[in-house]
Amino acid sequence: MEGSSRTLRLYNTLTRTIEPVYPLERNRLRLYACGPTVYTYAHIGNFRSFLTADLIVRVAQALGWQTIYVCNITDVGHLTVDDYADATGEDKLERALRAEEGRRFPNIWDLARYYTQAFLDDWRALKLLEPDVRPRATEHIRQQILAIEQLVETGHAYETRQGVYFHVPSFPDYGKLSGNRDPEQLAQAVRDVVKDPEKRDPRDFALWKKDEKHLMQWYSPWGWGFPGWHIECSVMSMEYLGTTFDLHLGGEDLIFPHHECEIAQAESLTGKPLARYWVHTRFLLVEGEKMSKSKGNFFTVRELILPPEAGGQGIDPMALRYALISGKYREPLNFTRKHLRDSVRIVQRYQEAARRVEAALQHSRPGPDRIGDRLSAIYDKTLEALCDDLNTPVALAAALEGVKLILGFGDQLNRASAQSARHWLERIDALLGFVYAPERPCSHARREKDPFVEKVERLLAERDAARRARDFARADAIREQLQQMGIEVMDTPEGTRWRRKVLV
Ligand SMILES: Nc1ncnc2c1ncn2[C@@H]1O[C@H](COP(=O)(O)OP(=O)(O)OP(=O)(O)O)[C@@H](O)[C@H]1O
Ligand SMILES: [Zn+2]
Repeated sequence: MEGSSRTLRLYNTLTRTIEPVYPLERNRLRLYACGPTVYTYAHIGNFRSFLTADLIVRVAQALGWQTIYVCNITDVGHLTVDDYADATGEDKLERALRAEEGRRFPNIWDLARYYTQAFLDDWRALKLLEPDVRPRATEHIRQQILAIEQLVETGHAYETRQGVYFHVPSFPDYGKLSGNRDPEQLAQAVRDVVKDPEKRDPRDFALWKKDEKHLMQWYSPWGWGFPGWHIECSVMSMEYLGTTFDLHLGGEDLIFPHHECEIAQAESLTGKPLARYWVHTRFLLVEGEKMSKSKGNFFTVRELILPPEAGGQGIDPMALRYALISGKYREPLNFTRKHLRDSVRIVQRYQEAARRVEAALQHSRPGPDRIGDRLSAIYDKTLEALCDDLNTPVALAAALEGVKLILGFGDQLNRASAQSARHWLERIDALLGFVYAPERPCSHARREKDPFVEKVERLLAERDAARRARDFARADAIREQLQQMGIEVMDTPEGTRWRRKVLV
């Protein structure tokens, strides 16, 4: 088993220290990442958080562990003011539906379905690994109701005319994750927003909201209504991973209230710790501010990666992936155009190395492997950096040395060295995920082949034909057309190559 003597070390928000991760079950890591609320397109900040989970799964697999990875879809609209434990405000899905004014979606279910699919498209485009389970909140309402009933029966929750609340004083450990322990402060956090005078404690948060007008509603022992946001994750994580599992992940804004409330509910139900390690990704920032759907200062994956003719910026999705993992997950990352441009260039070097390796394998030049040992040491260094609390800057710098080594051979790679180089590129790709384009690239148009790529390939074939017929005016015109589409054409001894130009 490769590298099994290594230990993955991660910062645990619960203990506020970097700890070695020992899975509860030997060599099998069970993890849950809080998924998106599907009321609009996810932005690249959201994906920064999902990429942390993705890298952890990849590292775990490189260590020879099995993984059971769950990432949910929040398709019940939770409320707009969710910085508070007991959220209020407008339902995010309902607000999005109203804003559409019936142009695209006839009802709230269609809206949630559409953005769920859009999210999955983006996920695949950035080559995130598929979770083993992707539970949807709307498909687990019964389990949520049962959990709430049990909390009421055991005195951890109570009903009012407006809903059912978790009673915070019934769980003395409330605050252990976020450090928010001071009751005065916690009360302050909800004072302005809570409208239910029957709540027993200002810190109490909703498990069920009674609402006969809510567009998504279910029948419960407390009448028509819908569940609170926090209960869905407690219930779905335990359903698929057991009452105690290894890692629970999310962005830093989820520490409080979401994860704090998840712990209170789950641990009151089972008397056991919910997750052993809590891992939080710091924000992706734009001009120093959190990139956020609600602030509107965001980039979606699709607007960056779609071709210019479809209104996008034509960025290679693998370069976007690179940009998003290039900062340490535990430090805020400022997203800039320069940063993206640099990532495009680096990923192009990987792609160039992969092309040269494939060309060398065609030529079968004889000779001993002159590169394998050095690449293997570089792989170990890369994995070691990732094991060190996902130190991606160090890991990426190490891996780049390997690319330089391959490129340094120019056209002189012999077959044995090329085989080692290909093996290395594949292992680095398994670890970091940006070397090769996804096998099933997402077209965002529900087709297997990206229509833009199809068009580029057709034009290149026409250009080749024109050149063969010595119709250089036509060949130049096609090159010009490709250029306007953001495509750079390179004529090399191995044939015509193309790449997307950076348009930012
Ligand atoms: N700027 C960001 N950088 C990193 N992670 C983020 C960022 N914004 C949200 N996240 C994380 O993305 C995941 C999905 O979040 P969700 O869909 O609930 O977004 P949100 O927080 O509702 O949207 P908003 O961006 O308006 O705050 C969560 O783990 C959340 O913490
Ligand atoms: Zn969650």
